Amino acid sequence: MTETAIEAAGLGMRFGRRGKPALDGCAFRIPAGAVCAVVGPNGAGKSTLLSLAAGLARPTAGTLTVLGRSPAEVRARVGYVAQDKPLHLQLTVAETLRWGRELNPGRWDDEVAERIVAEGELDPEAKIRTLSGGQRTRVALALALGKRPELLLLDEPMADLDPLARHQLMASLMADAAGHGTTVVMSSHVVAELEGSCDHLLLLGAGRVRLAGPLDDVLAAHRLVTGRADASLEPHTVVESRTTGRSLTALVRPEGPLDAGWQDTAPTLEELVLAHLGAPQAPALLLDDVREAAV
Ligand SMILES: Nc1ncnc2c1ncn2[C@@H]1O[C@H](COP(=O)(O)OP(=O)(O)OP(=O)(O)O)[C@@H](O)[C@H]1O
Repeated sequence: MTETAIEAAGLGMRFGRRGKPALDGCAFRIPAGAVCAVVGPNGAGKSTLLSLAAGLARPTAGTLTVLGRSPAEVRARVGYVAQDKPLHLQLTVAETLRWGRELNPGRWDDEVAERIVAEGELDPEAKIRTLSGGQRTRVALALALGKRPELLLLDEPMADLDPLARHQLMASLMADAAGHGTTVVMSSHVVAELEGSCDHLLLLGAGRVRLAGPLDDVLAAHRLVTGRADASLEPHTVVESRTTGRSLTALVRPEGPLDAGWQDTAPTLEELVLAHLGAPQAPALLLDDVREAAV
């Protein structure tokens, strides 16, 4: 078995006594070196999961191990960019990077931090409070990468970047992660930006794991089929289906060969995610080698 970056068993998180838990009975394993997309609708528990992995809070049920230890024990080896990207507003860009270097003695990588900032043409003497949202994101990413983490946790990192900056920063990030064998776990609503860079998938819905495993395996377990609306899809598992006139399109998990009447193609990541977002009751598929049921 490959080494494990993050492993959850029966993981639950409840804020307060009332209401639904933010995470409930989650079991999954993300291998070391993976680039894992964490997707799911608003309120699914993505940020909660990332903040638990960053050691900022403790789960109220189950276990979560990061790099084989409790999250709080490995904080120095983990980079985390939260959704709101907290930075000291009164510091300049250069002072922020110096602060990163002082906080991470023996680990800090000046070259990568300065390159990320330089690629955005940021003035090192500019105060953080004068930067745009996207420019602050760049500084937060430079801080997280400069720490030279073994695991990088990114909560919707690209949300406020323009398309070109997003494309360029993503490419930089992925090249750096691949070069250093960094595990990246990244939540995003922009599935298109994950396509081509992720090799592992974790789809959450209402605090539970709906899909988990190597992306190729998860994709290969599904087919997008089109056929006559009155044809049967038995015995296959139908994740989501739509009827337009006499024709039916469905995302299915085949339980054997499909009848010749169906035309089928491999779904893209976006088609897979959209279908699951539209079908929150679809049965979960857990292809990580965790034995514990998450449903
Ligand atoms: N500090 C908190 N106190 C109380 N409830 C919280 C807290 N943080 C999150 N929650 C609740 O936990 C659930 C999961 O929230 P979370 O932010 O993890 O979802 P998310 O998948 O990241 O959503 P989004 O896509 O909107 O960012 C939501 O119902 C949210 O209201």
